[in-house]
This record gives sequence, C-alpha cells and structure tokens, in this order.
Amino acid sequence: MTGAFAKQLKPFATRDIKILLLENVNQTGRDILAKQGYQVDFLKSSLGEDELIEKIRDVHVIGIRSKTKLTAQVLREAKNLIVIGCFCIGTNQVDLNYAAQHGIAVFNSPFSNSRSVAELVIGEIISLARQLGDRSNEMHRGTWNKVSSKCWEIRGKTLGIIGYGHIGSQLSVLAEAMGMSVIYYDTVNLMALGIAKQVPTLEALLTGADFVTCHVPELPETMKMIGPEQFRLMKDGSYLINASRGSVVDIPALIDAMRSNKIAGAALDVYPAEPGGNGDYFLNDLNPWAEDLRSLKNIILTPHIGGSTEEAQSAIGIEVSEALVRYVNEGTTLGSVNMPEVNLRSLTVEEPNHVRVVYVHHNVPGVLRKVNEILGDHNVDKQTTDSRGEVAYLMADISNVNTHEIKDLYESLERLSSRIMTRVLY
Ligand SMILES: NC(=O)c1ccc[n+]([C@@H]2O[C@H](COP(=O)([O-])OP(=O)(O)OC[C@H]3O[C@@H](n4cnc5c(N)ncnc54)[C@H](O)[C@@H]3O)[C@@H](O)[C@H]2O)c1
Ligand SMILES: O=C(O)CC[C@@H](O)C(=O)O
Repeated sequence: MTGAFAKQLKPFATRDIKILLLENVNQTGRDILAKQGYQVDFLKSSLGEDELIEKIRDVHVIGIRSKTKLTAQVLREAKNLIVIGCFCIGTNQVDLNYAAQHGIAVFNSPFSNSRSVAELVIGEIISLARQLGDRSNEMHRGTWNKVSSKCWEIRGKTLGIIGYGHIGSQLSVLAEAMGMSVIYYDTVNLMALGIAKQVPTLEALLTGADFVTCHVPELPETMKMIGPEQFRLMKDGSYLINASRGSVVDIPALIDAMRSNKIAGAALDVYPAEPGGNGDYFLNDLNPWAEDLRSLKNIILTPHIGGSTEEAQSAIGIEVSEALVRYVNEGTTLGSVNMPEVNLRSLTVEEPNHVRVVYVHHNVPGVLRKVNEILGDHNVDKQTTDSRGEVAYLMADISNVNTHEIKDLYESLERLSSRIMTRVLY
C-alpha cells in the first residue's frame, strides 16, 4: 500500500488528519476542527520559511492569516497537504495557482471582517480630522495643547473610496450616515449605495476627495497605485488612509507629501513588510523608511488590526473551519478561491459499499472517458465535474464497491496521466 493511498484510504480516520494552525486562529475554529477528531497543532505566530517547510511536510491541512507566505517553494515540500484555510479575506500570501496545479484547495473568509475594517476607517477619518493622535500623545507627555487650527468636522466633506467591494461599500453607508459625500472608483461598474457616486477615473477621485481610502486587493495593477503623481493630484490638506495591503501605497512618496504639507494626515494599517508575530521589532528592521514615517505629525500607525475584533475573528474561525471540514470529509469545494466549485449532496445515512471519489486532474480532452471506464465497473450514483483554467475537479458517488476493490479503484485513477490528486472518501 503506498503512503498516498494509506493517507486517502476509505473510510479515512479523522484522527489521522493533521492540521497546523498558525497566527492565533480563533478558538471557534480550533474547536470545530478538534471536534472532528483531527490532530490540531496550534501556534500564536507565523513561521519563517525554514521552520514552515519543516512543519508543513507532515500536515494535511494548514490554517494561516495574512503573515504566512505559502510560496511555491514552501508548497513544494508540503507532500501531504490537501487544503489551505486563510482565516482572513486576503489570499495574496498564497501561491493560488501553484496550489491549484497540485490539487490543494484554498478557502478564505470573504466578508466576515468587512464591518470591522469599515468601522476602523470611520474612527480614523474623525481622528485625522481632529488630530486626535497628536493631542493624545502630547497629553501622555504632559503637554496641554488646546488648538482648533486645521481641525475639522467631517460633515460635508468628501470621502473618496478606491475599491467599492465588501469593505468599500460598507464604509460608504457609514460615511453617508455621518453627513459625508461619497465618491468611489472601481475597475468594475458597481451599483452605488445611498447617494454615493462612482467616478470614471482614479484621477477624478483623487482631485475630488478630502479623504482618500484604499480598499483594493494586492494585484500587479494595485502595486504602488498611490505614488508621487497621485499625491500631487490630491487636494491640498487632504488625508490618506490605507487598510488594504502595504504594497498599494508608495510610503517614501507619502512621507514626502506629508513633509511638504500637501497631505495633512494619514492612517496606515498595513506595510510592505510586516513582522510574523508581536514584539518590539516593528517597522525598523523591515522597512528602511520606518524612522521617517514615525517622525511625522498626524499619522496613525496600527499593526494590521483592521479585521482584529472579537466578532470578526470568531465569525472567521467558524466560516473557514467549516469549509475545511466539508472539504476534508466530503470533498466539497464551494467557496474555494482557486478550485472549480463542485458539490454533491452528502449521504444522509451510512450506505455500505459506497464511496465518494474526488479526482483533481489536468483539464485536457479525453479524461472523463478514461475516468468513467474505471468507475464504470461499479454503479455511479451521482457524478459532477467542473473546471477552472487548467484544473478540473470531478466528484462521483459510487455504490457496489467492496472494501477490497477500493485500493484498485484508487490506484487505477492515480495511474492516469491526467491525475493531479485522487481522494477516496467515506
Ligand atoms: N487591514 C485589514 O485587516 C484588512 C481586512 C480585510 C481586508 N483587507 C484588505 O482589503 C482588501 C479589500 O477587501 P474587500 O473585502 O473589500 O475586497 P473585495 O474583493 O470585496 O473588493 C475589492 C474591490 O476592489 C476593486 N478593484 C480591484 N482592482 C482595482 C483597481 N486596480 N482599481 C480600483 N478598484 C479595483 C474590485 O473590483 C472590488 O470591487 C482585501 O483584498 C484585503 O487585502 C485588509
Ligand atoms: O487577520 C489577518 O491577519 C488579516 C486581516 C486582513 O488583512 C484580511 O485579509 O482579512
């Protein structure tokens, strides 16, 4: 019996499934996974590449947040890995394509922390307009500095939202409720909430807004999308907020724009390089401009806490863990960010001599015929298949399979040249 077959053998024992959870995944998620009987290893922080490679070799499932980089180099070593859970929205830390090509599904939580980020940004808009960070710091140092110069109400001001997705649109509603006008720029034509207005270009947004806030994913097109030219276009005395990804804003350009008083304040929650865990080593070692950034007035620096609320983390823990359990136990890919979405109704009663076959394969002609020649020796009750780019995913429920036939079934599928990964469940 090959190692791979032993790993997938029907019915696999849930106690054999090894899970590594990094970055302090919430207790809700840990409980769901432990209740399945899986072996759950939990760490509060992320791991550097060498340690990660060492640990990932052994596990079937890994759960991460935004700091753990699952590059092709790391995933190459993850010989047993079948699924990755990103307990967050962003999936830019994972090589999604490499994972799909190797039959590793990736799940995330697409909107459970959107409200938390939107609320943080609302807090920052008011804090920047009233220079709250500076006043508070002065009081902590014993200085009473009662000023109104360049402190503003936000009522009647214009908020410019770049990226009108889950977070941007939620923020739009909150901002209007406080009397702000909202304009937004998005590459997709999107319905405005309330009386917000979509503008046709980034330039129109930058020239029209008093507060500019970024809510785009990390993509090649969004790298440094706010740089010297964009700061030049922004209104004199306007503000910039970035709680999306650190790569979106060119930080040295922001420092220049603030030093010249073009930009009156900024709030950053994300940075081009972030430490893997909590400690005293904030930005200095990682980012050469850190000292300059820290020396600026009216700048709020937070350690990537946009989604860090009890509500969001608890909801994310449940959502992602449940998706992992469905995938491990039933092969369901609904909600996966890198696999075709495939589902079959699960069995409501234990059926003897019944197996579920999951076959991830290269999306090339002739595969279904060959697979069905193998499955056709049994009774195929249900079958479904879908493809996404170069990867296809087939799921079949088969009856009349005797226990001694499972190994043959598995090995016949594994021998096909189209095979990426075979799993036999139940
Ligand atoms: N600070 C935090 O803790 C935190 C928490 C959650 C999410 N995030 C980040 O925020 C990002 C946005 O989250 P979301 O849930 O709103 O995502 P989303 O996918 O719902 O929305 C993103 C929007 O950006 C638009 N977009 C993409 N490229 C664009 C471009 N070049 N110009 C303009 N618009 C563009 C998309 O069309 C989409 O409408 C996430 O990708 C994640 O990186 C950060
Ligand atoms: O919790 C995190 O580490 C990431 C939060 C946020 O950036 C996300 O992508 O959801």
